[in-house]
Amino acid sequence: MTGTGKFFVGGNWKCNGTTESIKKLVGELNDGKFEESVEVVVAPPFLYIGQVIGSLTDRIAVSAQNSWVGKGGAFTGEISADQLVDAGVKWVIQGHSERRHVIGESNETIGKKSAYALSKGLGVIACVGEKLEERESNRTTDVVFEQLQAYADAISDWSNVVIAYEPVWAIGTGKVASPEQAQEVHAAIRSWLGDKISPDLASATRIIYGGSVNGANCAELAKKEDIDGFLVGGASLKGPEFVTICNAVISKKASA
Ligand SMILES: O=C(CO)COP(=O)(O)O
Repeated sequence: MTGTGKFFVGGNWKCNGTTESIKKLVGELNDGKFEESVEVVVAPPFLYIGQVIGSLTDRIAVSAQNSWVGKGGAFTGEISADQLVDAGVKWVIQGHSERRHVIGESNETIGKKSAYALSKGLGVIACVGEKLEERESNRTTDVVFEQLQAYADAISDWSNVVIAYEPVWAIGTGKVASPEQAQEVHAAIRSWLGDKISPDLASATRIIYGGSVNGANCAELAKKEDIDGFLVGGASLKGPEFVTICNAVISKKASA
């Protein structure tokens, strides 16, 4: 089954870039020829969001990589969802594995952050994914379902949520999940949504894959029926390659 919205591709720039390199990347994206049937989002570091919004084509929406758990105030170093909305940001990534496993964010915090961002009108790219040892001990779906449950405990309206399945062992390693491995987990996520939330939501929600996606492997992944797009790290820093990945929607349509 396929999420009924448009194919969705996000570029997560992580903690990369300078004023100059971002100017070049935005120029490449502005020159890109994107298929009509793909929704494109990029997530620059906070510091460069103003630069990107001021120079990027309206064809591409801007996402943040994180946001604070509630309203702003005395929270040194944080950025609130309200401020993101004020700056023209449309999306926010939550629960990325680097925030879970490097920064130490809990399932509960991630759920709260997501709910608050949604309440302010942001779309949420809700990340889930297992570590290598969890996969090797056959706990992939246990871990992913636990992460999904934490979102479900906090979120009541899922209409603005895209789920990103990003196996930790595939992130930044060059070791992409095979299309079959990704499809298997995407189908499990969709059936979890059907059982726990609603069948309508299961068919409407876009479930995107992230982890070493590049211009060479995107077409085969896109053909899988439950893969509704991608969340791209390293390859999103190269404009022409990112455009190729967005246009993998052509392979999806050809295989449908
Ligand atoms: O973490 C990712 C996107 O959020 C994936 O990163 P890479 O594409 O660099 O593996």
